[in-house]
Amino acid sequence: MGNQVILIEHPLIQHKLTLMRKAETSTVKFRVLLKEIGMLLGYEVTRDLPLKHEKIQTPLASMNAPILAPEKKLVIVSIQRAGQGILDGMLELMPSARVGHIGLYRDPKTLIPVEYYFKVPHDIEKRDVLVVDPMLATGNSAVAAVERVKSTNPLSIKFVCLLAAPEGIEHFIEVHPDVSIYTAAIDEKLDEHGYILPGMGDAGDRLFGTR
Ligand SMILES: O=P(O)(O)OC[C@H]1O[C@H](OP(=O)(O)OP(=O)(O)O)[C@H](O)[C@@H]1O
Ligand SMILES: O=c1cc[nH]c(=O)[nH]1
Ligand SMILES: [Mg+2]
Repeated sequence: MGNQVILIEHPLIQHKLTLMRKAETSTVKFRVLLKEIGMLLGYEVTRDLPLKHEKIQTPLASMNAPILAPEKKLVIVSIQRAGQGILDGMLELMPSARVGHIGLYRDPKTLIPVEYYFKVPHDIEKRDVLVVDPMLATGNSAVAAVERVKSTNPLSIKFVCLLAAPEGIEHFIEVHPDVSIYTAAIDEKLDEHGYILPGMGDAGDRLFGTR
């Protein structure tokens, strides 16, 4: 299956992303913006959900009306911690989506992700999955998270982020050519510590006010 990188250039997302990048943006604003963008990304990445028709009765007449076809709701898998921000927005839009969590942090020296938590719905095999994390830097975290989710055999997987570095995209595509990447921006490069440039800094720290 060919890989796809889908750039989401919606003006509302681009505007909010710029506000998030600014160094002076507070934790409170950063959190609100990430949730709003999460909602907008959720709207964009679900464009291809199949519909079926159901006979309904309006106050005036009956009609065949469209409803979502999948019997099983989507699963949104958040890469903790920063993925929580996108998850919150997506859940606002799709309140009955199921949720999985994968806890990962990058070792600051090696940039290798360390897993500390993994929990997904028991019937994930019958569901489509969105793996969400605002940052795709070296790609190590996204690659490991998708590998872990793949081991549970879901119907399909999409990876959704906010900012991607070219290096991370290349790495991800190499390991997971069957998983599409949805991102709102592709930045210039990584710095010597594996941070995205110009980027937005450490998304988890900015979201939760840690350092
Ligand atoms: O592509 P990579 O080089 O793997 O970097 C991206 C990862 O780094 C950040 O998490 P971090 O390790 O800072 O954990 P946190 O969310 O708990 O802060 C981010 O949210 C991604 O998960
Ligand atoms: O720029 C980066 C890279 C990895 N993780 C972040 O939060 N920011
Ligand atoms: Mg972090």
